[in-house]
Amino acid sequence: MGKKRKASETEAVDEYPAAQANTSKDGKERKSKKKDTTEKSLTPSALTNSTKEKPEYEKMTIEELKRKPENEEESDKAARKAELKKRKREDKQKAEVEGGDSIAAETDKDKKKAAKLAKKLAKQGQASEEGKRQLAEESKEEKAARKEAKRAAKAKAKEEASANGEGEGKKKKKKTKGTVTEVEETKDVIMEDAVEAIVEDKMDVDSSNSGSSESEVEKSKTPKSNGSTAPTTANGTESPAPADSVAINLYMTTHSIKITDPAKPDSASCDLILNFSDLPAVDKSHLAPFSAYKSPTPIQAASWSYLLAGKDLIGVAETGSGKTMAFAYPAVQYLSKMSKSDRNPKKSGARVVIVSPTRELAMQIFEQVEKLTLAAGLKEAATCIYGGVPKDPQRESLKKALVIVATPGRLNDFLEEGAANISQAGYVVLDEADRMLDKGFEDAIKTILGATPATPKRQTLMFTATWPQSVRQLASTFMTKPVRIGINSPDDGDLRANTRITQTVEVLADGRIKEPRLLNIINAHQRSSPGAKNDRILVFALYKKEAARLENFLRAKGIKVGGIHGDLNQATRTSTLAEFKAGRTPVLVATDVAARGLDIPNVKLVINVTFPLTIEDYVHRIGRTGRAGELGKAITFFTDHDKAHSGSLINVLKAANQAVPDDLMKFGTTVKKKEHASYGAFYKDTSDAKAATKIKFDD
Ligand SMILES: Nc1ncnc2c1ncn2[C@@H]1O[C@H](COP(=O)(O)OP(=O)(O)OP(=O)(O)O)[C@@H](O)[C@H]1O
Repeated sequence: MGKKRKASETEAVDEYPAAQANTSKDGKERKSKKKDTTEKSLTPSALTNSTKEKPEYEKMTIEELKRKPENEEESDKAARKAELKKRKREDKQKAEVEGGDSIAAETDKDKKKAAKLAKKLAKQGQASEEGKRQLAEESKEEKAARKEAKRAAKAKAKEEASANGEGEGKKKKKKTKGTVTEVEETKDVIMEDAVEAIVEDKMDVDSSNSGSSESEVEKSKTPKSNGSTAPTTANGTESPAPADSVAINLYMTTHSIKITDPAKPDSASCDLILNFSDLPAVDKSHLAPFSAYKSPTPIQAASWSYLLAGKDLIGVAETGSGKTMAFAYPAVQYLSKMSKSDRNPKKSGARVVIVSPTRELAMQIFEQVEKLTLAAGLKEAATCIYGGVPKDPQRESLKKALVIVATPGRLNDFLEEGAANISQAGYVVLDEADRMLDKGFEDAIKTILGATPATPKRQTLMFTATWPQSVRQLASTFMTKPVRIGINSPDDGDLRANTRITQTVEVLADGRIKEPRLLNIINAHQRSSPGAKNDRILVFALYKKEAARLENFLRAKGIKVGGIHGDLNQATRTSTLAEFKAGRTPVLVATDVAARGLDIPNVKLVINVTFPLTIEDYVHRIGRTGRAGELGKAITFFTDHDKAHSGSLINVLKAANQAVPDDLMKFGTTVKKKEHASYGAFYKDTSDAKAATKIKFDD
């Protein structure tokens, strides 16, 4: 069947629910936290001496306040305790706002946990081959040198600490084989022990194969400061070292990260930012939007250094893994580093452009970007441009915009009429990049990129959860030597669904039983536990009319349901999505307009009533559940009409360790990898389809 997907048809608008918990950390609150917390020390004698002179509690350190002086009067004790309490409360608030201390503390715990896990995985032979290879490249000789350096540094640190009366835990540096080996505090020794155990395990297994060449060893162990792409902060100071190579190797092992940097093709070293506190920021207050999170997600950890260093990048990571912040944070730092005169939209236009395939997704990205721009003190710096709503307010907002988040159609309209100026936009992102490079959008994207500075003056980023071969060639024409980062993503174009989603495929002999079966599943879920009645359930249909029919059917059966598809006006779509997000309408029937990118909290179940046009869309649809580390469930009806997808679906199920029903196997395992500009490498082969009825794809 010939099905055409139009760029304009995939656009939709709706309101995205506001703000996560951290939005309460407004500028005002941050200001108060930014007060100088430097504590001047009082000598211990000042605490115990005079009972006549009142101690200056506000000048004391927390430690000094904790110490009870001899002969302390009751009134002094109360004042001291009150000051101590106040100070602790302030510190706690500060940590919450700046995401510093609490995140660092969590990170230490995490590191220990990760070390244990890595050791266990390595023993079970489950650690990724890439990580194990890198770890195994550490030669015995180097290991001995490192141990020696560690011992020497420890001894020196101890010596100095006893000489200075200081506690342990400062970083010491010692030259080893012409490189600088960083010796971290006790917590990192635990990490190193775990990594050594992995290396030893590997060497035991692989002893005949342990002779990596000297140069390979040097490369794999080169500390990040050596030839590193680590960014510097705007004020020119060197950024904090993201993490040492041991911690990086360990992280790569446990998170299955593959980084290909054409600038350093033979290098095994890379820069990861494992803690928010290590993230270069023009000002630490810019990190406030991260205060709700414990640590960067793998795609954030892996991509930030490269993006902050100005590299082009292709980031492929599973649905719901935090890709938005991965590209949005460096975008805002890029702006923050500019001089005020360069950051003048009236003079230079917008400096950052982020393009998304749907209106809802554009609005969602805008909300994340706005949190960052506000934290960076850039008021009204971002705007969201999408179709289906009046142009005037958008045209007005473009005059002040440094960041444009847009759907391609409306942005092109504004480019044509001269209302948008992106001629100096040096940071351009294609979110859902494979979709953006699909035929429906290809021309619009070419026009948009053509209006920005030519590469390499432009930094171009592409992010997605699916990266079919069919779009890679086209992508490369827009980029300069992009770094490729794949998280848990094979290089061969095979797809990986989010492994936290339990996928079930129900092969139905007759499509007519879809509706009663759908009702049955929804009822069963809503009755499964007292709270389940309010769980969000997202039902996908392929066509607008089908979505409307399903919505009416469910409503007639007493289900609180809403619908989103192209036949509905913007106002209805907006309110329907808002009701769904708020949980007032727990079931939403949607076409593929809601398949990509939408981040709706608490979607517990996705039901695919009709299989999508491509296997990539399947991965994105089910990716509306199981987000940000949560678990999710997806149920897919599969009928004879969908048999062309059986092979690719079986592969996706197997790759995520999901059960493959025998009935599905009967349809065959062949995957027809056809190159097709509109539908990717998995385009449905129509040559053996029955009658060629022209069907217009609506959303
Ligand atoms: N470091 C982090 N820790 C925890 N949660 C995070 C972190 N970064 C982002 N998130 C949250 O994870 C959720 C998913 O993020 P996001 O929408 O960016 O995912 P995505 O990878 O773009 O997904 P998709 O491929 O479906 O578009 C959001 O709710 C976001 O707030």
